Amino acid sequence: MAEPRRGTSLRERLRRLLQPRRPLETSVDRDQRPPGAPADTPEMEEPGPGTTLSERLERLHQPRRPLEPSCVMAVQSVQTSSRPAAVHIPDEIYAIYRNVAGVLYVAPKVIRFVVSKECVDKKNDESYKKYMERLKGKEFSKTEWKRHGGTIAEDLSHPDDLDITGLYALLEKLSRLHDECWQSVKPGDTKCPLKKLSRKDKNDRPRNVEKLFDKLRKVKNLRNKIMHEFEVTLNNEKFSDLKTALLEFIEEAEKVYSLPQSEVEDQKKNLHDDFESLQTTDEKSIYYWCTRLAMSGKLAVKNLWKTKLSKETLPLLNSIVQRLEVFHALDVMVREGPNGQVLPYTEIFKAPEKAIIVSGVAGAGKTTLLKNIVLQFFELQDGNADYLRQFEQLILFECRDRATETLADVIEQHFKELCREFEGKRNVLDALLRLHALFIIDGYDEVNKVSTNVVEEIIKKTSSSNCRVLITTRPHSAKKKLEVLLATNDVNSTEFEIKPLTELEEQLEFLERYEKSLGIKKGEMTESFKTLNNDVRILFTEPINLILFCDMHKHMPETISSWEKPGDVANDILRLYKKLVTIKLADVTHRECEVMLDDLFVVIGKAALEFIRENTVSFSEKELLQVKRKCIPILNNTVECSSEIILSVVLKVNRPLSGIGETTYTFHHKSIQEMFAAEFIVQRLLEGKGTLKSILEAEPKEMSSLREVLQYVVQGLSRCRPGLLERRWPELEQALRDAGVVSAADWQECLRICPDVEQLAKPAALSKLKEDKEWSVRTGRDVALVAALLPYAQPDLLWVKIKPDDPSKRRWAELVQRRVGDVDLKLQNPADDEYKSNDDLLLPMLGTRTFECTQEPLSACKNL
Ligand SMILES: Nc1ncnc2c1ncn2[C@@H]1O[C@H](COP(=O)(O)OP(=O)(O)OP(=O)(O)O)[C@@H](O)[C@H]1O
Repeated sequence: MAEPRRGTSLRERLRRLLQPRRPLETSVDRDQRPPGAPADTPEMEEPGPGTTLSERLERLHQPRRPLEPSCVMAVQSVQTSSRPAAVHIPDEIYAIYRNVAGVLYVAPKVIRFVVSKECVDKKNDESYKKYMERLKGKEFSKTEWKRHGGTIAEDLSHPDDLDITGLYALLEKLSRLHDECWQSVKPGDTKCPLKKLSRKDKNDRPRNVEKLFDKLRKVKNLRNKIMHEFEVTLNNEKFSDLKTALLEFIEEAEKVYSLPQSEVEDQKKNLHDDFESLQTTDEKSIYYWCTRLAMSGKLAVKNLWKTKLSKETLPLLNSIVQRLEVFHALDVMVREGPNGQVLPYTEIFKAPEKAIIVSGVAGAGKTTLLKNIVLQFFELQDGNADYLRQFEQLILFECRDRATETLADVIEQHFKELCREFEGKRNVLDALLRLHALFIIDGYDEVNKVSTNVVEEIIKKTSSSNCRVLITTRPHSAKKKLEVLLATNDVNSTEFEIKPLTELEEQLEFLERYEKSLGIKKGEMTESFKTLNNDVRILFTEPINLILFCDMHKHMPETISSWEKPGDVANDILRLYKKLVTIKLADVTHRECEVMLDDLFVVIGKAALEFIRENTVSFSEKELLQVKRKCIPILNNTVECSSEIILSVVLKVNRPLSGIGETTYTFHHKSIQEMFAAEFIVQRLLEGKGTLKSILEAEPKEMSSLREVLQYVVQGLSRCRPGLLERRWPELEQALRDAGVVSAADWQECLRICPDVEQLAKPAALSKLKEDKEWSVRTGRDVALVAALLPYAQPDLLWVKIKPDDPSKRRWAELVQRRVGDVDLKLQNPADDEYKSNDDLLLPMLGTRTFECTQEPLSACKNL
């Protein structure tokens, strides 16, 4: 096969590539063509505008029928060191293969050789961590290792699985440590633990590794360009550039480590042989599959997810929005440390750990964040998602999935075409593990019997690879299980929590996007939101609630002004569902349907509860049928209509994209399913039938799934029958504890959802005091929380640093009245109103003598 002509423009080469090819055309066929004659039809399709090079190459690969196993075998068996056997592979693919195998296979081999020279003092079976500890003369704590070891696993003792990036980091750490080691030894001191590694270079001068790293950086930069910029991936010249860079690296290593000439020559010869062996593609080689992935994998995944994720149908609005248009860039908090540093979500991958956990309460926006990351990954060329540039491939798996049984199935869903080939699934997975792939696992709290195996497989298989894992979960018991799973596979992780949208401006900004996207008159919905009292507004700190606000604004705008407490809102959400079902029923009957609706909601709520108990959020056709059956008698006695009508309002249909496989059903959101389940329990408690245990019918291990449901139950009872809540509290408290509500943070989360429930405030206050004797208040939400806790516990110190307009005045007055002891108050006045009087905040403090008050920018508060 002819080498691509130098100077041929990329466009021309593409033209050549895009020509329809005859299957298994031989080089002889091609060689017999008159010089300059076009390969096939002279008329060539212009690449469409906006098509990327990889897309065009993918198209090139598309018409190729999947190779039958026998065909692959045939190709392999005739393949020798000369090229004709693999004749159907165009030049560009050879170029990609050589470049990819060069950076994934040859270069790491050379760098490993140099690392071994730097590590001559390390015992063979000693882990790098132990070795570094030995040199340092002390053990590293987990956090210290994070700083020193970065991505290097604690028990790693051989760098065989590390790629260029990992090897670069390792060599850098080791050489720095060795320098420190030498520097810490005073002249004449014989205690240096480095016995074999010489500080002197070939010229007997103190070694200088700067040049060595310059050469290595050249190799690393080439790797990054080859793996990320498709034009570079198929550039033939990069292959020889890589060889030159590696030769220079070996030569520099010769100087630094005083290597004997023979060893250097051997290395150079090995390098030369390896590059020679790559002159022919080996379809059996894993690098061939890496090539295939580099060529077409990304596009296949893009096509899969773009269709599925780029639009979102909103729960009750029946409107479709473009996901990227309405996306509100959330912030996250690093879980570690007392006050959790706040970062934009795009910084999560700066953490060195392999696994990144993103946690957040129900509806905090975890799934949406992931979906946006997936979409952004494919829009990289716009330069708006540079934080994803480090990844070459992306796999998404949803833990709610009950049909996908193995990781190989997940791979097949992503790379259908490639997996059709002989041993495709296995080869693609092996190839992925060699690349920098990002495995995204959504909703670990929703993991079920089937998906748990897939997740375990992902964690196990990626643990010693160059891939990273991003996992979302609600922040409770499931998270502990996840941490155990990661620890047992020696995968280090870090957690980020989605920061709630506590500020009014953030909430308005969020709503404005939806206002625009839904075609609502500018300012109409946001103005309505501004009328909420601060007490109710603190409920809207999670995106799901803001979305439900949009629902309310559309269907029941009149009710918004009647909300006084957060509990009023949840009640109205269920009322809204009933209203929408009633509208649907009005098409088929004129009869009064209030009672019938209640009965139907009991059936649906019971089903919702049963599914949640088993951690099921998507139901099969068969499971739905069982629910329908229970609805039919209720409907038949009253109206001639199908249960379909009701369920179509309450449930969302998820049809498989491919058209193959089962259709599944879900509630519009897991939180809504939980509200339905809670309503069922509340109704049962109101009827006074049975103990809470008998209503829940949950096995101890199922209780953790019911946590949020129980919170809604408490909220519901406190709203409609506080006396009954009081009587049933011991049962409810026990159930909450069984569901894993134990820490102060757990109780506080309950209290956020049910702010006026005194029963919750007591355990929340006591557990908080036990954990911390100094409390801080930073947001309006914190003011409400601490006001609720103070009757039951008083901290030694109470720090308050708030924006004056943030807290609800009622909650602030409660906090002031209930505090026994000092309060250190800092008011952060807005920049444009430094001398804001803040009378409404200061007034309740009159007469209290324990307030230390300053305003920022600094000016004394009024004399209290
Ligand atoms: N960053 C965001 N920008 C715009 N809309 C968002 C954002 N985050 C969430 N939403 C909206 O809120 C809804 C709920 O969010 P999402 O399902 O992502 O929450 P979650 O944390 O995954 O919830 P759960 O734990 O209950 O599964 C989404 O369907 C979406 O409409």
